[in-house]
Amino acid sequence: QAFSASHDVCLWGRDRVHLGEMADRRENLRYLAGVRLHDALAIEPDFETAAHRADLHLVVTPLSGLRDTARQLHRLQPATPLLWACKGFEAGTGLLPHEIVAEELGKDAPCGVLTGPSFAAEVARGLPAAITLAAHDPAFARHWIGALHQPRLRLYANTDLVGCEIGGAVKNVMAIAAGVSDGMGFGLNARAALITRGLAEIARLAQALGGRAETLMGLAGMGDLILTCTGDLSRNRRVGLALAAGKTLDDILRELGHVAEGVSTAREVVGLAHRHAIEMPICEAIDALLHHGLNARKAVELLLARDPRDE
Ligand SMILES: NC(=O)c1ccc[n+]([C@@H]2O[C@H](COP(=O)([O-])OP(=O)(O)OC[C@H]3O[C@@H](n4cnc5c(N)ncnc54)[C@H](O)[C@@H]3O)[C@@H](O)[C@H]2O)c1
Ligand SMILES: O=P(O)(O)OC[C@H](O)CO
Repeated sequence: QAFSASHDVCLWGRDRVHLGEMADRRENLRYLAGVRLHDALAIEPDFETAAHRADLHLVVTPLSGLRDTARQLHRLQPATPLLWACKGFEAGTGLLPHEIVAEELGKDAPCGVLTGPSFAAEVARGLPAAITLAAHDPAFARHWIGALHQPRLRLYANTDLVGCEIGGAVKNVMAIAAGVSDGMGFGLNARAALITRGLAEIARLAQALGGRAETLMGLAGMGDLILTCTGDLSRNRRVGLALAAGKTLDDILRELGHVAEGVSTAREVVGLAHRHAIEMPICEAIDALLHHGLNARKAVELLLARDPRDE
């Protein structure tokens, strides 16, 4: 009941049993235990009914579900605006979320991304947060900010989708790195260095792909990077902590029970960095650790052994 009911919100999910349990208990025990669902939240197990009811579609699946969900929504309601909260690069294609949506809906579709520092567990409890709504069309961003902005969930507009989405994607890889560093006891100085050099890597990639450097100084860049690298609510950071403790990735992901987008994003970021000849040593070390058998200590040693360079 943290927020006032200024909108009728209808929640659809693919697991009917889970939806039924939420409707009965008015609580999402699996993902948000302890938070009472707002009385005005309708729970709808039928996808078509939910899609037809809405003036705005908001997709909050893992990134791997965005393409299919956007396609189905567009087939049913082609004119309904779409927002998404998914962060990452599509596995295999290396596409950002807005590029996936453009392929499915066309490049002039009314759409945008919600991103920035926002642990769901805190937002759901009504704790204050500030995030970014980025869309190519500034009038679209202003309109939906007007509808969604609240004192406890402040929305800021941006038109730099590339910068905002790269910030949201690559911070997850950096959070795994920060978890590894903290888990190995390297201390606060090392973590501050990782965050700062991580931001430099993120900005290099964003600029190479057409994003603006200043976007990375804002909520979708530095804001989300700081949150995810330092906050133990982060699933990506927890993956790093568990790797440092010697667990295998398969075991970690099984126990986590949630998506940790940095795991697949690391592979795509390294591919993009190679294609664009950009140095991204932290992402390369994390990709090698996650996907190529490098152990955590060796990954950190490789980063520390790099030649000196200008900042
Ligand atoms: N949890 C957060 O604090 C948070 C905050 C901001 C952004 N995000 C981003 O939002 C996205 C979702 O994160 P989450 O925390 O909700 O993940 P989660 O793993 O906790 O939950 C994902 C939900 O999506 C469902 N799902 C998975 N694949 C699906 C598909 N193909 N079609 C339909 N439903 C599917 C799952 O059943 C589950 O209910 C991620 O990209 C994440 O980076 C998460
Ligand atoms: O739990 P994480 O690491 O997926 O982070 C969640 C959000 O992206 C934080 O803004």
